[in-house]
Amino acid sequence: MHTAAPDFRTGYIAIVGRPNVGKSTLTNHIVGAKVSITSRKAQTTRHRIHGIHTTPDAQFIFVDTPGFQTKYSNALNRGMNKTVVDALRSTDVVLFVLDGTHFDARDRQVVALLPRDMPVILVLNKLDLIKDKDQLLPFIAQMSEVFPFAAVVPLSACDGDNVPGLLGEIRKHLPEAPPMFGEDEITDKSERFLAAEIVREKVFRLSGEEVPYSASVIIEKFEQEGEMRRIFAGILVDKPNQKGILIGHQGAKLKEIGTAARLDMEKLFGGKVYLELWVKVKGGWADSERILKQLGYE
Ligand SMILES: Nc1nc2c(ncn2[C@@H]2O[C@H](COP(=O)(O)OP(=O)(O)OP(=O)(O)O)[C@@H](O)[C@H]2O)c(=O)[nH]1
Repeated sequence: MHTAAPDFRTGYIAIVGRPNVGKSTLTNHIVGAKVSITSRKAQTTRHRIHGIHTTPDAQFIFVDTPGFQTKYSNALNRGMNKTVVDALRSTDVVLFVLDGTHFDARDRQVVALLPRDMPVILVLNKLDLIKDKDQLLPFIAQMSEVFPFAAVVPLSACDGDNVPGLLGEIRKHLPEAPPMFGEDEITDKSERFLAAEIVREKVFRLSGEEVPYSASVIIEKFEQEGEMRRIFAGILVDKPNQKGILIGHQGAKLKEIGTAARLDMEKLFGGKVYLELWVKVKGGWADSERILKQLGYE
């Protein structure tokens, strides 16, 4: 860890926005390809850390806000949204991302959840797709009527255009504090853990509202031979109908989940991955000590 400058700033940042506006692309651009980065220290805080970006004068800690759902508003998601709102409150800055100058009902639902007593920066992403840049100013004026944003930053997460401008804007709102994490702490979760997280993420992302957030993933076997990894993972669900949904017609859904997870793993681990998935209905999972152990609740 380097010696911190006297005006060094460190803080937590949450990124919110409806699906497809480019939240993942933006985070990945800033923090690199690493996902679900959690150190021992991070587990003692209330945040799940997605990635960390450290510069000579600041440390930006991006936290996960899983389940910021606007697509469905059933009771489960209302519960999730409350958790998310609480998580937002305990960060230092919130980034609210829009797809260029598009602002529709789904974006408005996210705005309704934004905390009003902390800095929220409006990010207008996909700047490269905005042909007529003249529409930016009137749009920004219009958005400032919708919410008291601390700043508005147009950028392109894809090519990185004006991402440094965003970091400068975020830094203004971070508290003066030495870095919390050293570079060496950034990936102290095992590949086994990361593999389970990736499968879990694909299950949520690709299976829709029928499979609730209680689905969990266990890695039965993780073998490595040179650069090749062989991973056998089980997805545990509550009900038989959820098992059916996850498997899909002739196994199509499970295949889709497996392919998406495998591609992410290959990118993250930097080598070929053979991934085998199976789905199992939990038999009242609290009664199985073995399962609890594998889930890490020892
Ligand atoms: N042209 C352009 N496309 C972008 C930009 N940023 C993201 N995209 C594309 O927009 C799509 C959605 O990006 P994601 O980063 O997956 O969006 P997201 O908000 O994380 O979506 P969810 O994870 O579903 O909530 C992808 O196809 C990206 O390649 C950008 O700056 N310019």
